[in-house]
Amino acid sequence: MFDKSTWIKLPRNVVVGHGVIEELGQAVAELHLHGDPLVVTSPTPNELAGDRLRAQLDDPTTVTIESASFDSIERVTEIARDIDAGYLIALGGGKPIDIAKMAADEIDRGFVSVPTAASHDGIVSGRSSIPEGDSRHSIAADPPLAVVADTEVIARAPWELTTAGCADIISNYTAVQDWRLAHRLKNVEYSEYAAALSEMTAEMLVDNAASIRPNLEESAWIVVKALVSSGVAMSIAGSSRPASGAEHLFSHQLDRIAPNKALHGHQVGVGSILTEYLHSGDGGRWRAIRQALDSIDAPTTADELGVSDDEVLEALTTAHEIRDRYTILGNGVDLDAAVETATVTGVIDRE
Ligand SMILES: NC(=O)C1=CN([C@@H]2O[C@H](COP(=O)(O)OP(=O)(O)OC[C@H]3O[C@@H](n4cnc5c(N)ncnc54)[C@H](O)[C@@H]3O)[C@@H](O)[C@H]2O)C=CC1
Ligand SMILES: O=C(CO)COP(=O)(O)O
Ligand SMILES: [Zn+2]
Repeated sequence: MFDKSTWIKLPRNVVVGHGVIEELGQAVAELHLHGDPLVVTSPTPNELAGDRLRAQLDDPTTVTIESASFDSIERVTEIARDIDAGYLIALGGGKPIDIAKMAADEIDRGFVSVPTAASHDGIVSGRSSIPEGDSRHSIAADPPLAVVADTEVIARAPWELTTAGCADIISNYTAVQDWRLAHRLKNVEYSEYAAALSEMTAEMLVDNAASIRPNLEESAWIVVKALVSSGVAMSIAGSSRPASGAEHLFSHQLDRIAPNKALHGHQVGVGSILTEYLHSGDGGRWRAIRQALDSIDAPTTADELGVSDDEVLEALTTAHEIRDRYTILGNGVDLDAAVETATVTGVIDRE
């Protein structure tokens, strides 16, 4: 008997382009939501685009968060309940978007994502990453009902946020390899559609790398489109597998060992160089990944990440402990193998 079934949750309206923040009202109206919105933002995005966003709505309540934390989720949830919000609108980078995503989930409402930076694929996906103490919780929620990404606003964000978003996409190469490995070895559920979309997204970004330069609005366009595509791959898979493998475990572990030193996307990019080498050895495409990262100004070494060689080695040898997700790290990489991997790829310099 055929007994498979699947639920694919996707944003309904995705609006990307120059000045499209002015189309937010229309994008929301088409969703036929009930009740008033609560706008969740952080200080700089609020200053940059808050008034333009609010001008299209009927004087909505705004809450400004300073940090991504469970306290912020609780605060936003309480305010949303107090005003009986019909839906939430997140305006900003990854922090307000993650908080709105979690709070919306908590009160069983939808949310709309209005990213002002393209720093990682969480701006369009159904996943949140909330720091707590020296660790970080990766939590599944629903993706946004709509995404309104104004490339004029995003192009003005600090350049390193855009290069981090690019590196998060480039890391899809190794994430998919880990997923296939886990499927073959551990019978992990796998979607060829999601894997192909995720790989193609990385491929297209790398093919367009020459157009990804500071102060070019086209860069924001290319990166946002890739982040949307990566978010769709995760929605099809029903997990972050197409976009998160061993390179993400390495980054999550680095967050514990060396907190707040580098951006998520930059860490997963370096992780991808290392795990590609573990997958395929010297003949593999680790040089192509390093070259792609380098060409868009993303870090390729421990030094450029601002972490020490020892911190890289500790993260690489302990990353498998983080989460029950089978990858090329297996049940752990030996220190000698980690030193060899990080030295050959030039991530650390042991001369
Ligand atoms: N949901 C997920 O899958 C993931 C979530 N995360 C989470 O995302 C957060 C990090 O994301 P970020 O976007 O770096 O954080 P963020 O929201 O703090 O933004 C970074 C900085 O850029 C500024 N900014 C944003 N847009 C700007 C613009 N247009 N012009 C000038 N400045 C602008 C913000 O004010 C802030 O200072 C962390 O909390 C992390 O845990 C990280 C990876 C994946
Ligand atoms: O960052 C992500 C994908 O790029 C989300 O992955 P996690 O499931 O590892 O948090
Ligand atoms: Zn990521």
